[in-house]
Amino acid sequence: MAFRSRREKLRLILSGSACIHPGSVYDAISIRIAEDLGFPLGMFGGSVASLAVLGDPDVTLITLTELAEQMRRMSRAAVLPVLVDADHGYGNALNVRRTVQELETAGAAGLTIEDTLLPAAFGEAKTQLISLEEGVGKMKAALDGRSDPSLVIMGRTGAASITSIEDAIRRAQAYEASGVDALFFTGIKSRAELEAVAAATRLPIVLGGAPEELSALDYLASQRVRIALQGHAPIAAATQAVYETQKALREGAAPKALRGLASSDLTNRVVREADVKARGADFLGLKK
Ligand SMILES: O=C([O-])CC(=O)C(=O)O
Ligand SMILES: [Mg+2]
Repeated sequence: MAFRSRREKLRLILSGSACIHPGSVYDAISIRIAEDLGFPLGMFGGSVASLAVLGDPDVTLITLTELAEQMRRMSRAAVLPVLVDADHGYGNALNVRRTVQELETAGAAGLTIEDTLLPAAFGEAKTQLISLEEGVGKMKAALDGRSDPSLVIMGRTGAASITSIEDAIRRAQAYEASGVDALFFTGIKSRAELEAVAAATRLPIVLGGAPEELSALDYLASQRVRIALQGHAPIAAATQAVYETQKALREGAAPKALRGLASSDLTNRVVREADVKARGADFLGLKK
């Protein structure tokens, strides 16, 4: 299986004793940069998928086909293992099963299925949760959809910030019992909450965003947190850079006067120029 070694690397992170920060990735360039900088894992968030593919906010307008295609582009561009935020699995449990098949084929190392009701329900400004029973059905369908057993499937709950920490624990225990490989929590606000979650469960924990109190990696590792997300600053930085550059040009700046552009060294590294040159020599009769 071509992607197995990527998945084994993610499994090693989960079975290890350290907590790591993944690099936020969303396209071929960002994954290559994250890989070159030595990140052990890429995180492909649903929010950045929506931004990169549609230029939209995170309101579940992106389709499974679009998400999987973007993942496929990243899988081609780099070998860095990627954890994909597969949102609610793009429908009911049957859609979840299909989502797992598509993301597995696209080369994801792992994916999360969450228990929020998406897209947002009519007339509801606040995020809702699906029932625990429906959540468990989604986890079971996700596991059933996997054909490479090394693909990592995580159960994700947003209950901590929607209902209560007790509900988050109840859901996490049920997802754990369904056989998922790890538990992903959003909305955990304090050490006391994390400690309650860690004491009540056994699987490796992933934290999607956390307050200052939950930022020390050693402490997080002691509570079985193996992956701690840090948001998606790279795409925000890229947006700012494109804005500044287009604004300067629009206002008449000369291209040579622009600041903050990638050097040719960096661009050459990102496009794997040396490899392309070597292939030109090998296959096109060009000079090395
Ligand atoms: O998974 C993450 O990185 C957090 C999240 O839900 C998103 O960005 O859509
Ligand atoms: Mg998301």
